[in-house]
Amino acid sequence: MQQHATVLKCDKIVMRFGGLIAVNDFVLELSKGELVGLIGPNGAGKTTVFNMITGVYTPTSRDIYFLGEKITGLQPYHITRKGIARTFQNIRLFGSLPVLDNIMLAQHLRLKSDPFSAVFRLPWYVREEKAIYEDSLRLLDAVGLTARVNERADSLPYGEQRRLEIARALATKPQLLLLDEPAAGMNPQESEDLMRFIQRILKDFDLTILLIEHDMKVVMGICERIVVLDYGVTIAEGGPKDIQSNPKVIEAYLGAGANAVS
Ligand SMILES: Nc1ncnc2c1ncn2[C@@H]1O[C@H](COP(=O)(O)OP(=O)(O)OP(=O)(O)O)[C@@H](O)[C@H]1O
Repeated sequence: MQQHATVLKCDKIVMRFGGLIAVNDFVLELSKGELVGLIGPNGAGKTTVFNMITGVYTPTSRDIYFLGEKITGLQPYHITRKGIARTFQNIRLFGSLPVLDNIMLAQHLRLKSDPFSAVFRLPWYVREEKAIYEDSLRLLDAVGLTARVNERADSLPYGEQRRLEIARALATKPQLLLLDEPAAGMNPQESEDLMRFIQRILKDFDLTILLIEHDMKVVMGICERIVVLDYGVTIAEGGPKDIQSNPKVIEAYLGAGANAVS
């Protein structure tokens, strides 16, 4: 396959909800292997950007390109198949199902067999199922959850549920991973572990990652580049040091009554 240095390009995309411009002229280029942070006060438009990239919303104007191909207006499942996966602010696991099943269900998105083959358990379907089972076990091993395969997802400690959710996103074999506040609700030790985990999967799974996160220690600790949104507009972009000392960023956070960027 042709290699593209630019994995994602948002070309001045706009999202309006009635009279509200939630995201205005948003520009972003992600190169292969980058880990970029998207931050901003509450309501700045971060999740709306994720929703546009993943096809939940179609930008009101302009386009999004993934590996050089326009993906604006494609359905979310189609975008997932192309290689973009995400996690959500609130953990969305199948809590009553075992850890393994959560991963296997995500892998079924890639199944080639049709329902007829599944009902009659035709040989190619059985072969595909076996491959998915083995692949799922390998993935759980890679994220350190082998000991948990048969446990109910909702019985796992919080940090492990987050890791399982990320593993489930990885099961769709993405090239671009969007993480929406993965450190939310974590204690300092859990977020420390999460930082190492994100850095590891970036390399091990050959990913490009865009990260929304309110925990500044996490963002400043692992992102090489940070984009700051405020009221739907990009007010700053740069490395952690530049962002922390940028007057516009400090004002946006203090003005919103949040903690200073430190
Ligand atoms: N479906 C929608 N309909 C109308 N307004 C919306 C919709 N989705 C988002 N908005 C508005 O768009 C703006 C940006 O919201 P968004 O959720 O993207 O912000 P955010 O930066 O992710 O905030 P947070 O950090 O609180 O999650 C907000 O004013 C929000 O109320």
